[in-house]
Amino acid sequence: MEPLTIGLLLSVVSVVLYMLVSNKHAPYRLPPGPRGVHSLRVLLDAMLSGKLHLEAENWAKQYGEVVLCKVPGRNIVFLNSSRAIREVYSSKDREHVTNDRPHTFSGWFTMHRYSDVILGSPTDPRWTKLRKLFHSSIRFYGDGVERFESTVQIELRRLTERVLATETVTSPSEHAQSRGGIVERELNMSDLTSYSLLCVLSVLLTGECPEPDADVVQRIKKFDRDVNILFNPSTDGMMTALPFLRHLPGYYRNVCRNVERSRADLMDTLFTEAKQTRQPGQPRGIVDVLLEEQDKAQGDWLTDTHIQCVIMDTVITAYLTSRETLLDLFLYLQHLPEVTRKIQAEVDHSIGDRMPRIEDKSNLPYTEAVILEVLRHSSFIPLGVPHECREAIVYNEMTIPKGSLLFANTWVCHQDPNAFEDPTDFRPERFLDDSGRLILATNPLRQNLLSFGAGKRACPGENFARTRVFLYVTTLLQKFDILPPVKHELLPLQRDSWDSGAMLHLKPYHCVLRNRV
Ligand code: HEM
Repeated sequence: MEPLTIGLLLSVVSVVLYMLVSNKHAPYRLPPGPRGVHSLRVLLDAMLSGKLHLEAENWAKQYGEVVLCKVPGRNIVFLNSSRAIREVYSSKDREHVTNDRPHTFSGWFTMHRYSDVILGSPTDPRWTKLRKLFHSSIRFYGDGVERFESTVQIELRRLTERVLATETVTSPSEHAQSRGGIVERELNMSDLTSYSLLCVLSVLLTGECPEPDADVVQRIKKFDRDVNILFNPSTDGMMTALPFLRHLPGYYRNVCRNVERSRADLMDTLFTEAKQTRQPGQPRGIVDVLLEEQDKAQGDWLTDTHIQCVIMDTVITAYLTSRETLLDLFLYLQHLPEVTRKIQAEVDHSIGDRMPRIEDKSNLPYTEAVILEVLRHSSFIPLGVPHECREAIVYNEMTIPKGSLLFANTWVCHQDPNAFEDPTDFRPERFLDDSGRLILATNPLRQNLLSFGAGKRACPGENFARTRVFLYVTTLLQKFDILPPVKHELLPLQRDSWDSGAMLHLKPYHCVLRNRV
């Protein structure tokens, strides 16, 4: 054979071989989704109104399980089924590239260039250590630890006393009335819950329970409010795209200045004071535990900035999320008195008059199921916390391009009739088996519930959060009926009417707490 023919043949074979091999990585189609200028405008409107989750719901209906929205310089991908979220975030061949966080203005600005756990990146070697430290500091007071239980119990006793004393604290003619010998009072549930959770948070962090007018209470509330504004996807999205806005007079500069100020005030109280007054070897709370770790690390990696960022993470996660879960739950109970009665029946039967304890959880499966159903039905973190895809991945014959922003659309997944029968119904029983026991976390139905995320970045505070909510609900329902307000408006259960910020939240509301007889 002629050398030229041999050369040609070899070239053809090489090309064919290359095509065969490279076919494995052939560029599959992009996920479907809105394209063009119009969709860009819709996306911008949705972000500005803080209702991105509602637009993402429309797109899920239109385009299906995975939706890609193209914006200049960025692909935004919505994962609209539990299967897609699990496969993308936690399957062995994808998890190493899908668990980064995107670089956002709020993380850069608030968390000192992503020096925290929530917004930091696994590519930073210090992040893994920081995450481990966060886990161990939660365990310091965490689930099952007596100290955590007694901290919450002490606060719950105080909370109960505050409720019982309300008639003398507020104007009796306005808020307290006696009907047929049964004492009931109409209370601002949002204030009541906020202060109580702040007390627990403060004890966890510093070992001290503050008075309602203490500096630390006001400072945490202010930090919470300011951060919630900056972390709102619309503000954050705008600042990420146009970071110079922080220097121009106007709304965005004020938002940044407020966050800066409230962060400094918070750190004065929670960090600097703790550092000055601590006794090494005798940790009073999480801040001291972190400072002890800093001593051990001997300047190696754990800086003051890291500790301050972990404190901010704890404030954001341990206060905001639990408050929302409790307020959502108490609102559902006002609408669904039969659910209240069933929880009370369980409490009366298994606990009686003594203080509820963590170990009671296993004997109150219905109450546990109600907490799960509230998380499912409300989906108050509707798009999870965004991830970023470090490399292109293939899912279901679709390519999710490198650098895509990933949103776990639990707002849609939790209403998927293929995952949850009659999803719009509030039905805690779906999480119980035929014998009335709570189905295991490994049960396929529970696997569809993704309120705490999935994979490597899944929430490390799940047990902590659910346990605390359990103790609050059982203690309050042991003593009180929770009824709709008489003098104020009863908020509707319509989830899409809730306000959005860093997460969806209910407007402040009142309800009636009636002493049980
Ligand atoms: C009902 C209450 C809570 C809900 C619904 C919730 C939900 C979530 C979600 C959706 C994520 C993001 C998961 C992902 O990126 O895939 C997350 C992350 C996180 N949560 Fe929670 N959370 C709650 C309570 C808590 C509590 C009480 C703590 C701590 C005491 C906590 C600590 C964290 C941390 C540190 C992360 C970041 C983990 C990482 O990026 O690696 N959370 N949470």
